[in-house]
Parts: sequence; C-alpha cells; structure tokens
Amino acid sequence: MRLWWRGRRADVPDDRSGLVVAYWESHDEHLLTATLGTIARRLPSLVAAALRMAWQASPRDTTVALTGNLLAGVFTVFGLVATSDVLASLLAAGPTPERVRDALPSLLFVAAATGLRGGLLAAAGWAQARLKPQVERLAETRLFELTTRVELAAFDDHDFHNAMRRARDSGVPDTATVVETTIAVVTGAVGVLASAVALGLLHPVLMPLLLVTAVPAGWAAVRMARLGYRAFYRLSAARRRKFMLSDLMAERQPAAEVRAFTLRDYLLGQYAKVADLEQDVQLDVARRQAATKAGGDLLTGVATAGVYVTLGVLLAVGVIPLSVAGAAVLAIRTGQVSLTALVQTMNRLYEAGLYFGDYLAFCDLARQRLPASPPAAASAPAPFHRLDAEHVTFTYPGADRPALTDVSVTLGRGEVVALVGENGSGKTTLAKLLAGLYRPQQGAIRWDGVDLGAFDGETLRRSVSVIAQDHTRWPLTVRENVVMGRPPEDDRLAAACAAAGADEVVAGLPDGYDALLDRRFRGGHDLSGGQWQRIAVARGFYRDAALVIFDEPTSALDARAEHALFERIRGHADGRTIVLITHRLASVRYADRIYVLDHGAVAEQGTHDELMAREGLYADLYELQASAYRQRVP
Ligand SMILES: Nc1ncnc2c1ncn2[C@@H]1O[C@H](COP(=O)(O)OP(=O)(O)OP(=O)(O)O)[C@@H](O)[C@H]1O
Repeated sequence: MRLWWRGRRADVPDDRSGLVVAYWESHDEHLLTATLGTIARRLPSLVAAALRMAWQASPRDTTVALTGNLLAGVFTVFGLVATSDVLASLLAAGPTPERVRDALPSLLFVAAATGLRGGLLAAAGWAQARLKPQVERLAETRLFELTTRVELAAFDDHDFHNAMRRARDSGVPDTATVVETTIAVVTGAVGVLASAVALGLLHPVLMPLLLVTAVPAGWAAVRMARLGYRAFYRLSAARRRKFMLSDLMAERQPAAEVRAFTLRDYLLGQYAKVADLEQDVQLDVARRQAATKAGGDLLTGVATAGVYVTLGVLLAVGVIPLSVAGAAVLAIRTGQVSLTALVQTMNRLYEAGLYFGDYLAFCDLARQRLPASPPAAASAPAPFHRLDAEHVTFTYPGADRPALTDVSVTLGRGEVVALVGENGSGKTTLAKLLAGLYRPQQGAIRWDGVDLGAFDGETLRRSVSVIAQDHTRWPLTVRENVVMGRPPEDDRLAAACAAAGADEVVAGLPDGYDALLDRRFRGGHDLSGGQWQRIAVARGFYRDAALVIFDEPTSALDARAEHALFERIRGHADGRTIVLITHRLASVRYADRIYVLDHGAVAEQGTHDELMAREGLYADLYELQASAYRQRVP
C-alpha cells in the first residue's frame, strides 16, 4: 500500500508526515506497476474477449461489420493500384485525347472500386451501430446476474465494492466501446495495410516508408491512455466517496437530517476535499498528456518530412517513374489518414480495454464469490421438523473478532422462538445464518439434520422469509412491495396485509394496492415508519415459507399496533416457525422458547417463566423494562 496526495506526481509516494490519511486517499497499487509491455500484451486477449462478446450479442452484425470492413480494404488496394495506371496513361507521351481514352478503363475501375468500398463501409457501419446497444445490454445483464447472486458476505468487502464500482461506472459502457473500437481498429488496420500493399505493388522500397510515420503517434497514444487510466484507478475510491456525499446532499431521504443537524457546511467541506483531490489529479494528468501528445506530433511531423524527402530522392535518381511517385503520394496520404484513424482508435481501444479489463476482472472476482453449489444440490427443502444451529461460529469478513461464538439453538416446526439480548449481541447475525444468507466458518445449520450447504441456495431462500430490521423501502407499488416477485394472488395479498395490519394503510391510499410508494415520482406516496413496517411484515406473511424471521418488526409501531401484531404473528403461524427478534421483552412472554444472546454467545435459554425463575440476564432486562412502566411521576 502506498500513499499519495494531491498536487504531487501521481506516482510519487508521499509520507505526508503529521497528516492523517483518509481511507479514500489510499489504495493498493499493484495493478499500476504494470509496464507498457505487459499492458500491450493484454490487448490481444481483450480484443478476443470483446469479439467473443460481440459474437454472443449478435453473430450476424459482427460478421457484417468485420467482413464489410475487410472487403472495403481490398477495394482500397484495387483503387490505389488502378490510380497508378490512370496516372501512367495520363503522363505517357502522345496526344491528350488518346491519353485520356487510354486512362478511361482504369478510371472506371477506380470509380467502381470507390463506389463498392463506400457501400461496404456503409453496411459495416450500420451493423456496428446495431451491435453497440446489444453488447452494452449483454455486459450489463451479465454484471447484474453476478451482483445479485454473489454471497452476501461479498458486500461487506470494500475491495469488492471498489471493483464493482469501477466495473459499473466505466467497465460496462466501455465494453461496447471496446467492441466498437476493435472493429474500427480492424478497419484502420485494413486501410493501412491496403495502402502498404498498394505501395509495395508500386515499388517494394515504398512500403516501409509509411510505417515509419506510425511509430511516434503510436507511442504517444499508448502513453496518454495509460496516464488517463492511472488517474482513474487512483481516484476510484475517492469517486465512491464523492458519489456517497452527493447522494447525502441531493437525495430526499437524508435531506431532513442534513438541515436538522446543520450538516451543510460539513458535507460541502468534505465534498470540496474530494473534489480538490480529483481536480488536482486530473489537471496533473492533463498536463502530462498534453506534453506527451506534443512530443508525439513533433516526431510524426519529422517522420513524415523524412518520407517525402526519401520519395523525392527515389524520383531524382530514377528508381521510380513520375506516375508511380504520384500514385505513391496518394497511397501515402490515404495510408496516413487510415494510420491517424488507426492510432486514434488504438488509443481508444487501449484506454477502453483497460476499463473493460476491470469489467472482466470484476466478473471473475464475482464468479469466485458465488455461493458454492453442492455437487448434488437438493431442491427446495420441505417444511422442517427441526432447524438446528450447532456450535456455530461466525466472523464477518475483515472483522477482528467473531460476531457469534459456539452458538447452538433449536427451532421446532410451528414454534415461535425469540432471540433477545443487548445491542450488538449477535441476534441479527444468527437470524441471517439461520436463513442461509451467511455461512458459518465453524459448526453447521441443519434443516432436519441436513446441512444448509447441501441445498440449492435459491430454493432454500424460497422456504425462508426474512423481514430485516433495516428492511428496504422499495420504490414500487404496495402490491409489488408485498408480493416481492412472487406470483400475485389477490386473496393472499389481502390476507397478508390484514395479518400485518397493513390493510388499514392500503385503505388510506387513493390507489390502494397500486399506490406507488415513492414521492420522487409523480403520484407517489410516502408512508410513516410504522406504516412501512406493516408493509414489510405483510411481505413475511405473503411468502409461503417454512421459516419466517421477524427482526424487530414492531420497533416503529405504536403500543396498540404492536400488541395486535404479536397476536397476529402467533395466530398466523399456521405450522410455520417464527423467529422473533425484539427488545420489547413483554412481547416475547408467550414465545415457546427464548434465547438470550450476550456478546455473541447464548447466555440463557428457556421459556419466560423459566428465565425469570433463573434471575439471570433476561430477568434483569425484563425487570428493568417493567420497572420503567411501573414508575410513577411524583
Ligand atoms: N456487516 C457486518 N460487518 C462486520 N461486522 C458486523 C456486520 N454486521 C454486524 N456486525 C457486528 O457483529 C456484531 C453483532 O451484530 P448484530 O447486528 O448481529 O447484533 P444485534 O444483536 O442484532 O444488535 P441490535 O440489537 O443492535 O440490532 C456487532 O458487533 C456488529 O458490530
């Protein structure tokens, strides 16, 4: 890990003695140490990956785009060679009308070759234009197929986030650019090759002259692209922070707290810091890119002058006739136009290829984080008789101590089991493990004796319903918020909403179940915290799951609604097992079993009466809450 700071050469380490380095100012640099050679060697595989992607997006458009450009190149050669014949006829001795007549067949050939070339390029261009959106869509779909399947723990990993941000921000759009520029590079290369072949046919000594002009421009393009990429890579963590700050300053949800806590100056100050950093790095890169370009242009000019001087010498010493020299000038000009285009597109390909490389790297990384499917995954587990956590230990990625240590709990079919304990004691973590969202590092979660790892993850999760403490307020309609991708059934929807007390919420909305729950859209509605909580609970009831986990489902409910909800939860269990996490101990009195967690371990377990008789942690917490209600104001 190296540190760096704005205003300095981006690749010079800086100890910044005495200053605290923010986490978004530091990053791993191993990728940036790649040499030009390494990166150049990467290009062919990137091009191959891009062409593979283009082929998968549309074989027909890829074929038309490639063959159209290749054939157009062939007609360029024909046209240039025929031009030499035209010049030879026109510059020959004899009366002008005769010379023109002699040149006529070659002239017609030049016209036909030019027309055909134009037609082919137009067809190829149309195919290329069609290819772009198809490739973009394919790249994006693949990315989201992975991000929605990777294990949940990946989202606790900052490296994964950084890689995902780079892949989403630039990788996806640049995938289409790589495909587009790959084809453009083929076009440019064919154009240059056509001119080189035409020059070779005119006289073998002329061919290398064209290539001399390519070297400086190519060097400059590659160096400029690399400088740009280095800046992008270095800034990716800072950009994530900038996006986060801009969301805090311009999104609806934090808007009230930004004002209430007078956070404006603080946020703007933080934003200015990141923006300064970004600007300084960008200016530094722009300066170095401009110097590189100027150097490249100067050298290209010198090389071009050298080419024309050589041509003049060849003409003067009689190595080539005037007609060949004329056609050679034309071929060199054509070749240089193609060469400039080739260098420019190579530059873009190289640059986009680096971002596309990020996209490919992220896809590989995400594939490694896909949950391992067992060799013979059993499909949807039938409702269980027992669900056991056996000596489970779990540590979050990057955390220095376990969130759960040697935890064992048992849930019987149709039971209401409560998890209680102080903040951070591990209740939510245990619930997520029971739901199969995280895998324990030690111990096992067994569904009727079968380790959860033996089940197919998707089908397992269909048998479990988790109403998270920080449940998502989906910007969708009420119906979609409850049904959550399952087939919509009106009777079931109404029953789930009634069980959760969400029917009253729906009755108050003008569009009922079709009301859109997001004020940022026209006609959207907002709900109170408690109303949202009822909608979230209705989600839990709607799913036909063997295990339903309610993580603090009543924290935002008023006392009456809370009491009613617990009654309903008990009444609607219907053979389902309910795991209830709550701090309101009066609500868990009637649970079949209560587990008391303390610092990631089960401290006590039993029924309310058993735990009260024990006079341990549960009894203390219960008494504390009860006494708060008993206290009278003097
Ligand atoms: N994604 C995460 N990455 C790292 N550590 C985490 C993560 N989520 C929770 N923890 C840590 O794991 C421990 C248990 O957290 P957990 O959310 O399970 O507690 P809890 O009992 O549900 O708390 P609360 O009552 O406040 O909801 C805490 O120390 C917490 O800081």
